[in-house]
Amino acid sequence: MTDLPPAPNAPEPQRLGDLPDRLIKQTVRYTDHRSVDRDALTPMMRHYADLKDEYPQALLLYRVGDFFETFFQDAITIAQELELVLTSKDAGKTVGRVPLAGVPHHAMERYCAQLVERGYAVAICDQTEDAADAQGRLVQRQVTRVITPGTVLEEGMLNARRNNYLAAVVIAGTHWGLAIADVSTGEFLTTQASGLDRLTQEILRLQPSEILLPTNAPDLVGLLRPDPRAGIPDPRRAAALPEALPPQFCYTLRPQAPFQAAEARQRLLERFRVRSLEGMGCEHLPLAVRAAGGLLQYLEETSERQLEAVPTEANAAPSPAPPAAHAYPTRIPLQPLYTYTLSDFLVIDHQTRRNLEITQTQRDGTFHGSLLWALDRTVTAMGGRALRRWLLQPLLDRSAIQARQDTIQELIDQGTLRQQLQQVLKQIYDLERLTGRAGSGTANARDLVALADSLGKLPEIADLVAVGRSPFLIALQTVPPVMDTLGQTLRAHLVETPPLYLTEGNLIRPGVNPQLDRLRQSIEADQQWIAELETTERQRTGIATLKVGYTKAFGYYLSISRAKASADLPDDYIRKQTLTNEERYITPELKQRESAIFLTREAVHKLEYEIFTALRLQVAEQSESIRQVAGAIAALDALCSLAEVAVYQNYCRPAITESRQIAIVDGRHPVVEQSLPAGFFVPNSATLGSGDPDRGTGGSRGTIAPPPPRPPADAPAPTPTATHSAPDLIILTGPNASGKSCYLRQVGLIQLMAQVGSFVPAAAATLGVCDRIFTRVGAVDDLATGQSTFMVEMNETANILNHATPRSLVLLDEIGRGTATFDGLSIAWAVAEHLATDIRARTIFATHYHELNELASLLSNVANYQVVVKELPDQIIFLHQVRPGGADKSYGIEAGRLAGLPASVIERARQVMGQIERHSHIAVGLRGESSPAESSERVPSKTASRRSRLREPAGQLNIFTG
Ligand SMILES: Nc1ncnc2c1ncn2[C@@H]1O[C@H](COP(=O)(O)OP(=O)(O)OP(=O)(O)O)[C@@H](O)[C@H]1O
Repeated sequence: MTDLPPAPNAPEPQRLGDLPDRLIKQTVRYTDHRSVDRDALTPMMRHYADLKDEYPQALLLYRVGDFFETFFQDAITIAQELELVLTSKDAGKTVGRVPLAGVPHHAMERYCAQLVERGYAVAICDQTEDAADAQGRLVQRQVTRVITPGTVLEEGMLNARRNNYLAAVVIAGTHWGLAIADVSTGEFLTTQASGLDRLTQEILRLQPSEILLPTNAPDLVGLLRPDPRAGIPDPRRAAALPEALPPQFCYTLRPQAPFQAAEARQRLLERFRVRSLEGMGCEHLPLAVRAAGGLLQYLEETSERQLEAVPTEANAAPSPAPPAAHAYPTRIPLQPLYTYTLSDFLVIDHQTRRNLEITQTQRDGTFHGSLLWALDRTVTAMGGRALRRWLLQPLLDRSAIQARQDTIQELIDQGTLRQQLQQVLKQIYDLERLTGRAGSGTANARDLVALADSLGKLPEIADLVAVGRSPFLIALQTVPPVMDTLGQTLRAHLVETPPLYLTEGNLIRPGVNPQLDRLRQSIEADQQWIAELETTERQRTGIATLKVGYTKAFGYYLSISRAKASADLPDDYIRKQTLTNEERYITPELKQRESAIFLTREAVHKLEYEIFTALRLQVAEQSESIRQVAGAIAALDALCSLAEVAVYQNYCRPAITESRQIAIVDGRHPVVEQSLPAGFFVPNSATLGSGDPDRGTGGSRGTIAPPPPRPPADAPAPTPTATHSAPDLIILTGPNASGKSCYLRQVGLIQLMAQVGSFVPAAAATLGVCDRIFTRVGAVDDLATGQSTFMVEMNETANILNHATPRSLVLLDEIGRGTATFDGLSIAWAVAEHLATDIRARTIFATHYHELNELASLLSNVANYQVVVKELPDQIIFLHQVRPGGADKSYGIEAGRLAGLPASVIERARQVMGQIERHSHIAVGLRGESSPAESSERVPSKTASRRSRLREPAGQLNIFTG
């Protein structure tokens, strides 16, 4: 918005909130602080404008009385974003009114949280002295905190059950480094890899709230907010961001220097006081070091307290609002940098994470209905975050998977132990974030009491797990002595329920500090003297109605009714105030006692604050040990949760092998099962892949193994055994809504859960460790990139074919539907063939192209399955049972009839289908009715060559005749 010439006789608006821009322009002259003559501004507005110059990338919230106000362009932004009334304020005689929007100071955190969530940085400028002390001059104010999406520490702005990551990226050609930190828990990780696609996937997995990116363009330094409206790519973003960086995140462009190798390395060495980065595992990973160094510099520059810049809680006025709530932390308590490797984990790309609905549903993005929803019975925030991380990053290492399984098994076998543990865990607060706040100097006394209470629970946990045999339980059997001591110290020092603010006393118990006790006794003595004053003065004056009163403005006084006031009063009575019915007096001694109380109280508050900060420092010094305990508690909680679900949902412990075998007996979809009434879900088995780790079955023709028959309900759980004849690729057909997608997803989810270490919804399962899970499920147009449904589908398919290995699990739900039937079928055929023969990935391919069933007769490692239905004269009953064999019939027209298409249309559709079936070369070819003369040149050459390798002379396949 540009500034306008003065509008003569512009009406003065009361509210501009609902008015369009045009009207705003008529009533305010300036909407941009940069274009106003600073000398013409009122002193406060000048201060605001100067500060705004210092924080151009942030919305500046400026404390005025009980409000945080914004002016100029920021006022318009926050009015729009927060749906606030936009009004105006006089900014100087010749300047006139400028836009104003404000929020009450007590609601600031809530509004701030909304702004930060939408990708804004917010600078909070608070009053640093009591307005009364200013005596006519401008009240002192300073920016006490700049909050960006990735540097939030404030409890109320964080989601307790997920990490809040700040990331930094350095790209060099196709190589990249990525560092991440959660400043609220202190986690600090870095990695380096090649392949920009993997960078995109890693960012999508982490979902950072803010990503730092070094840039050479000085004018671009700043914050790029994600555009929630998407669809219309922002050219500024497009120019600044490399293609590998997904646009839906918030990016902060940074100068290059801190990301240079030497500077970054030096900064890390200094921060962690080490001589080499060897111990952190990244000495030889320059890009990982550059990313981590650049991230650290950003935190140091923007989020850590500049010593001279900001008042501390101690010297700041306690009112009107405690500055501690929004003051810079002294130091972000980062844990030592940890280097991780992408290849340690099962790769689940973003598409698959969405399709399998791991943390949110695909349709409306809700938690309810996701896998995490179905499995999360954690009782602590730390456990909730851990479980979420586990689901997003399943393991590859068999022994690590089995270690989790062993603990779950123990917690299942010992149900009482599990329940007792959960009861104690419930009483443990968020140790990770409490420690984070203590380390950053932003924890209040309630935080430390919560920490002490939580540490006090550790011995109970240790007692309970004393019988444990698995590594996770053994880790908690001894409470580190420092934790014990720290808990006791905190409890001994802090009162049970301290106030929220740190500068108003009542934090420290009596008996802790002799000086504090003396000061308190002196206050008590003075207060006692005042309490007795009424009696002594009544005796002295003989006025039985004399009272002692107190007001904030006058302090203590002696009150005598007007009628009695005329009587002879002692000489030391000094009249202070006359009211209608009473006279108020003070005496020199009363005033002396009063000021003694005030002064001593101030000293008490200061001393209490000092004792408190010393305690907080002690906690910060132990943050590393506390975090280790917190990690163990989080893991225990997550494992209890998985054990709990396993018990109540009747899951089994899968055998994890190094083979390629996937053998699931009576598997269920963990989410759909929980959404249906008990017993309604129809279990289905699945068998895929050979037991041989190095060899697929694609080279030889074998018998196709049907899924094992369902055992009777009371039969012992069967143990699936390795079979060398299981197909690599299953073509799954069946009518609409019969359960194909559900089956596909349940196989993927069972594999994923198994690699998390969880038990799985099945009667029995043997699962070889997968390297990647791919899914392709019905796409929608990607408006943001202007891609059609078909192009999205082809891109996803290309990604799968380019990256899948024999150890991957590929789940394809329809391919080729977004184009002409022949094109679609041809592509679907070729893709299935490529997966089965060239890649030999374990694949389930759900399709409505029944023609694909022919593949099974050509390739020995392909099998047909169908989801069966029962046909009655006027309806279809969905049995949801997966059985061997291809569906010989499609039910699309029947589905249309059930959906209410007019009878004439249904009848016509049947006629058309009959004609197509009679004349289509595809149908004719698949029925093997083509003439020998046509055959030889019509066989797709690849299939022909495969056939010569894979099988004896086969029926002709003429799907490519026009
Ligand atoms: N094994 C099952 N037991 C009970 N209900 C099931 C089962 N499988 C699927 N369903 C139910 O059937 C509904 C349809 O299933 P699904 O979406 O998997 O069908 P589909 O065959 O993939 O359909 P379409 O071909 O139209 O995509 C699901 O929402 C679920 O409620």
